[in-house]
Amino acid sequence: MIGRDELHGVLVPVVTPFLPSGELDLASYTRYVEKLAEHHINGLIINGTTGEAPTVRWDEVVQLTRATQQILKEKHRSIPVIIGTGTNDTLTTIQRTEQAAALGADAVLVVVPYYSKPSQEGIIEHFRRVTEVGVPVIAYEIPARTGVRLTMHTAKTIMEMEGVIGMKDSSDGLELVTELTRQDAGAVLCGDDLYYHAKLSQGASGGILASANLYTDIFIEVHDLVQKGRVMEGKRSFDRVVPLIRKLFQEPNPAPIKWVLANQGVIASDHLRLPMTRISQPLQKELAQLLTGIEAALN
Ligand SMILES: O=C(O)C1=N[C@H](C(=O)O)C[C@H](O)C1
Repeated sequence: MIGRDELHGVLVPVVTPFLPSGELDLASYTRYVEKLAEHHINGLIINGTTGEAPTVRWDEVVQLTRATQQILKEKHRSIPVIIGTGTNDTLTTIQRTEQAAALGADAVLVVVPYYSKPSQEGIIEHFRRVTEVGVPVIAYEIPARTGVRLTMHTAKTIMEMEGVIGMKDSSDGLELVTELTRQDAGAVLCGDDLYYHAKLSQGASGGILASANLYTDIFIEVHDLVQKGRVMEGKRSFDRVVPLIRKLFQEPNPAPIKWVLANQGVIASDHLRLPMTRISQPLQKELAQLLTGIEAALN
């Protein structure tokens, strides 16, 4: 299990590869995670938004976790394994968190309960109950997806809970990270890829970034430069991937990332489970051109 001090750097939310039939593709997953584990990343997130949590069954989460642990063991890599257990039902979230603990998760990622638009007290109580399981919790604020926004008081209250080691901040702005880090409330990880450099500059200790599935070392370099106070160099480095990030979020995540990974032969297929669909032909063309340009600039 990990603590607040270990929540920094680049944590990669993994995709869940499927065969064209829709079945889990563990062979692709193994190839893909073996490749990711070669980078100096500080965590792998299973069953996040990028992992298509809404359509992945829990027994599949178990298979993905065991496969990940096996790969890391074989490669002698001790990268924290974090499992997304958050749902919009407190009891289900507790049960999944207990199961994640039994699986040996180093921490769990718990999204603010979505869709039902609970009160701030309800959200606080949701997190309080989940922390009672005893596995470290990373709270996940993503108002554009949940339909509810944490007040600063709620965010601070959650961060102060024993058992909460940090927050993934996917809010569309700098207010949350600025205020939480100013008040030394704990580790804040950027979860909104375009804001990565800005949030690091405002005190975030790292990021959980779908786009770090590609050019992982650039995202690591940006983090390291900002941590060393070389903020403008960090920005220049980050600028190289900004056009790519824009394209990766032009259509719903993780469809564009899956297309790139399939196109590069890392995974066998860009299949997504409905209601998610593969990216449009125009975006495929734009991404292919952009990646060729980035490769040329980097070589
Ligand atoms: O899966 C994740 O974790 C992420 N999800 C966000 C989203 O899809 O909204 C984006 C972020 O890069 C990581």
